[in-house]
Amino acid sequence: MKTFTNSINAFEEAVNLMPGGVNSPVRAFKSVNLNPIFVESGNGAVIRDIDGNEYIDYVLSWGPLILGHSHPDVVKAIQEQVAKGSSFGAPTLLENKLAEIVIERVPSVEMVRFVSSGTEATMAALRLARGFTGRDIILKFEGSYHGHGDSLLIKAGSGVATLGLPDSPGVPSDIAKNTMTVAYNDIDAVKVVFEKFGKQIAAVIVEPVAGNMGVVPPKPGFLEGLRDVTKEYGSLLIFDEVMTGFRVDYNCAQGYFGVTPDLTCLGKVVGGGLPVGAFGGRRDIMEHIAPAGPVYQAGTLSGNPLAMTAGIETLSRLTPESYEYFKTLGDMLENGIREAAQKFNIPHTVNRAGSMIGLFLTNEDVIDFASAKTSDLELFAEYYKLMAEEGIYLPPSQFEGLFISTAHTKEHIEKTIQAFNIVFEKL
Ligand SMILES: Cc1ncc(COP(=O)(O)O)c(CN[C@@H](CN)CCC(=O)O)c1O
Repeated sequence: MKTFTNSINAFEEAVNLMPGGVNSPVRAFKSVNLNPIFVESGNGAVIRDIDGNEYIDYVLSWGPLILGHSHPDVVKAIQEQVAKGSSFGAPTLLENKLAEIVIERVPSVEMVRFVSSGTEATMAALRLARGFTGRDIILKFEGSYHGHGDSLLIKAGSGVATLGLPDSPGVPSDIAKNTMTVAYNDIDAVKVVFEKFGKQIAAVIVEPVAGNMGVVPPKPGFLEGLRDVTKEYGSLLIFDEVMTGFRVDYNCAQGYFGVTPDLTCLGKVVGGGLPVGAFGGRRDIMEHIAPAGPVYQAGTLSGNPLAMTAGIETLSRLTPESYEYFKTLGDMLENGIREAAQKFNIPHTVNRAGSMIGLFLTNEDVIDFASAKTSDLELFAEYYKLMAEEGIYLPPSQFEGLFISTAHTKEHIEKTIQAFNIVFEKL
C-alpha cells in the first residue's frame, strides 16, 4: 500500500506559500479530490514521488517529455551548455539551429519567433493576426484552451453568432467582446458566424486535435472547412499546435491532416521540457513582427540557450520511425482500455490521435465540449485514485489526455492495461 505522508505535509506548506499550493491550477488535483503527489525525480517513463512511490507516467509534464524523463543525451547537452552560460540576451547559433528544424518539419512555417510558453505564442499570434489584417474579431472553439491570454479566456455567449463573455474575472468585457466561440467540429456554426462577421474576423484559432476537453479529433472536413472559409473572407487560420506539435506526427497535426494554416503556435515538445513556445507561419505575415515590422513582441529569455538545446536534442531524436512506435504502443493501449471497459461494463469512449489518447467515462460519442461533459466526473475521481494506487500516473482531469513517450515499452503498456482491468473490476 502506498503512503503519501511527505506529499501531504509538503502540500500543507505549499498552500500557505502559493495560491492553491501550486504554480498551475490543474496540478492541485482538485477535480479528483486528492492531495497532489510531489515529484522527486523522473527517469524514462517512470516518475518517483517524495514518498518513494513509483508510477508509469502518462502526463509527461503535460506533453513536453516525448523522449521520457532525463534522456541521457538531452541531460548531457544541457549540462555542457550551462557550463558555457545559461543566458546572454543576445543571438546564439542555437536559435538558428532550432529554427531550421522547426521550419523544415512544420509545413506552414517559413519563419518562426521563439518565446517562453505556449501562452506567449498564442497571444503573439493573435496580435500578429490583428495587426496584419487590421481586424479585431477572433473565433475560437468552446472547450479549447490556448493559454491564459485575455482574448482567449472567453466562454461562449448565448447562441451561436454572438460575442464572447469573460471566462475569468479580470478579463475586460471590451476585450471579451472581440472573441467569438462556437462548438468544436461544428463547421456550419462557423459559416453562420462568418456570414455575419466575416469581414471583421482577423483569425480563427483552433487546436487541430482538441486536447483540453479531453482528446477530440477533428471530424473529416472540419479543418478543411476552416481553411476554405478563412480564405474566402480574408481571415487567417491559426493552428494552436502547442500540444499536437511533433506529438501527433513528425510534421505535426497539419502534416497528418494535410491542412496548412497561415500561422502555427508551438510549445511543450519544441522545448523538450524547458520553457519554449514558438509562433511561425507565412513569411509575408511573420515579417510584420518587430523589429522587421510594426507588430511588437519581445522576451528576456526568448530563445534561451538551455531551452534551445533541449529543443534541438529532443526534436533531433524524433524520426518518422518514432511515430510508428507511438502507433504500435497507442494501438495496444487504446484496445486494452476499450476491452477492459467492455469486460467490466464501464461507460467509455476512447478517442485517439497518434500518441494522444482520451478516455471519457461516457457512452456518448465525444465530438465537442458538450458531449465531453456527459462524462461521469465522480466515477472519474474514483478511477483516478485507484489507478494511482496501481502505480499509473494519469492527468488529474477528465478533460486532459494521456501521452506516450519513446521511453514507454510494451511492458509498461501491458502493466497499464492490467491496472485498468483491476480498477474497472473494482468500480
Ligand atoms: C493547446 C494549448 N495551447 C496553449 C497552451 C498554453 O501553453 P503554456 O502557456 O501552458 O505553455 C496549452 C497548455 N496545456 C495545458 C494542459 N493541457 C498545460 C497544463 C497547465 O496548464 O498546467 C495547450 O494545451
